[in-house]
Amino acid sequence: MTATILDGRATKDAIFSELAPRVAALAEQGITPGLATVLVGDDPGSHAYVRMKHSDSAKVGVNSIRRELPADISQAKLEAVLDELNADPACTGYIVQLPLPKQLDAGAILERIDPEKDADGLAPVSLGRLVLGKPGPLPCTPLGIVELLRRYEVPLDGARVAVIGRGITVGRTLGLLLTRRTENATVTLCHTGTRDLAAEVRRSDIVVAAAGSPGLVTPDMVKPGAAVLDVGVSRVDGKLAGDVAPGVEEVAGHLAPNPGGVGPMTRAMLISNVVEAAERAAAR
Ligand SMILES: NC(=O)C1=CN([C@@H]2O[C@H](COP(=O)(O)OP(=O)(O)OC[C@H]3O[C@@H](n4cnc5c(N)ncnc54)[C@H](OP(=O)(O)O)[C@@H]3O)[C@@H](O)[C@H]2O)C=CC1
Ligand SMILES: Nc1nc(=O)c2c([nH]1)NC[C@@H]1CN(c3ccc(C(=O)N[C@@H](CCC(=O)O)C(=O)O)cc3)C=[N+]21
Ligand SMILES: [Mg+2]
Repeated sequence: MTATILDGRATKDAIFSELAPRVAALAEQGITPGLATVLVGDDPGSHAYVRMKHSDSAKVGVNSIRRELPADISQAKLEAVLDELNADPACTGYIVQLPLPKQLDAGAILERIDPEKDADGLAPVSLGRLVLGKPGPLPCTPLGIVELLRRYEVPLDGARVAVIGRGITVGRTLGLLLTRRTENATVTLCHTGTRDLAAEVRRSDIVVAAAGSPGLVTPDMVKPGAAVLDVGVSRVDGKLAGDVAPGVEEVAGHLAPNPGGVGPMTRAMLISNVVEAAERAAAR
């Protein structure tokens, strides 16, 4: 068997074509959505992600606002930048690129984001709404994963899903999304305390690898025909490495490769969140 590729790049392009007319409709009301990115420090990877997000914005007619700040910025100065964005009507949504330098309290920063402008869906109010099942922005990577599975008609209702990783940006929030009544999957969240990861993966119809441990999921662990999504990002000898080992494509029924799978979907959902926030603001 050779897996059907869950093509995140093509799906992102399709989503952008659907977003463009919505942006045009907002323009007729005199509204242009604006995505701001707050980038602290000079990590080359983070700079690359932020560049991609602005090039995505341009493709759908969303304005770009950039804040690039020194690695040694104080908590108070960074909070002042967020207060400015919270007050700026040109900024309809923004993200604070993670991770932040160690001297900063990332939790307090995320709490400072106006929930109406939380493009990442990672602010505490947004996470609370997700837990409670109330409307609000949803975390981009989990949303991208669900959207990718939906568009390729991989069944979720009743599916057994192994999510590897309990981080907030991916694993834990994905578990919350997949167990909503609308998705109806049965999820096992795996982590470093999981006794037999191979056994959890082997009985799963869908495997989402979001650990950041290169090559963690090997072909022998995968149930033939399962859908496998490679989310983790690591560098090995300067090269990007995912959590899924080579050879899994021979066993899996569907594979979201890394790169080219969930990464582009994350960016598509970010732009979608910004457009939705602008639509909500327009309706107020
Ligand atoms: N492609 C994309 O769009 C995106 C990719 N990412 C990537 O996804 C990965 C997860 O991100 P995030 O949630 O923020 O990461 P965190 O570092 O917050 O979480 C990683 C999780 O993986 C678990 N883990 C690590 N190694 C193993 C292992 N060998 N076996 C089982 N569990 C393991 C950890 O367990 P424990 O809790 O026990 O330590 C932890 O729960 C990262 O590599 C990140 O770079 C993130 C966002 C977007
Ligand atoms: N506040 C915040 N929100 C995030 O969403 C966030 C973050 N911080 N910090 C870092 C992680 C990582 N992340 C990725 C986004 C896009 C790709 C992506 O588009 N990758 C492409 C290209 C990768 C390449 O070629 O380098 C791909 O997978 O095909 C990957 C990873 C978002 N993150
Ligand atoms: Mg993550």
